[in-house]
Amino acid sequence: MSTMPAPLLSLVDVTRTFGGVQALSGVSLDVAAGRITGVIGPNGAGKTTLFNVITGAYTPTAGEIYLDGARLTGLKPYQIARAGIARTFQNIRLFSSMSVWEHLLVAQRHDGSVFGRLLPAGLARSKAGREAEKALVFFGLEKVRDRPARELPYGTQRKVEMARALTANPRLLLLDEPIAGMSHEEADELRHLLMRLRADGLTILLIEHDMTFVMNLCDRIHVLDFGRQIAHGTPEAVRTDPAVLDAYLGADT
Ligand SMILES: Nc1ncnc2c1ncn2[C@@H]1O[C@H](COP(=O)(O)OP(=O)(O)OP(=O)(O)O)[C@@H](O)[C@H]1O
Repeated sequence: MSTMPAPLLSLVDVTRTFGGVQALSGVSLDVAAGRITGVIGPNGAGKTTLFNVITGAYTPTAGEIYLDGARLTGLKPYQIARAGIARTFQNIRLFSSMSVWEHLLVAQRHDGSVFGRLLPAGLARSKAGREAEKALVFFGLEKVRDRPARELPYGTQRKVEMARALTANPRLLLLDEPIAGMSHEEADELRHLLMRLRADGLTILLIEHDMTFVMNLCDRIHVLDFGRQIAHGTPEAVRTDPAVLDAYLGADT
């Protein structure tokens, strides 16, 4: 893939400090539309902070973030979600007593839009039901549909989180360590599901520690170290980049 499509998401010179710590330091990157982009880096490199500034959980100390040319910087998390960015978390966030099916229904915007309010309740519900059904089938969760999500194996819980994020019909899906806790088989199955989502046009930005997974899936990879971007490019280019090899030497990842 030599030419990349126009960016859906752009970060321009984004910095985020916490007291004296530069969690992100002048990071500029583009996330191409319809592609899978990976973010890697040793522990504490700033990966989660990157997601947190994109979703509005943290405001950048400096710099700008754009989604399809529209400025996101300074918007509230719910506004950014509404603009079309959905995410999953490194630590699974599911509700203890809710079933898989309920998780998929509640994630959807019962939004304050005039049209939403004007729709008859049954119609609104059936649209949410259809989205939930699609996500359920796509992730192969039909059999556990009515089980409390927290009782399911870790790998399945991760799928529930991704299915939930997708019911919001995002333009950009952010995945924070999507295969953490998954078996090799589950990870490989997920890799294929993410490739199908890409083929369907979804744009994905993911953080992942598993190098084989990242290298086999991502179209482009950005490498952070101590809050700075030290390399970016194709998996092949990044794999052999001396700065990347240096950053990982002695790191525990
Ligand atoms: N809310 C916060 N308050 C203070 N410091 C923070 C906060 N969030 C992140 N940091 C600091 O910013 C730096 C980057 O952290 P971040 O969690 O983004 O790294 P990471 O690459 O996601 O690490 P890991 O792979 O371990 O999850 C770290 O030094 C961290 O301690």
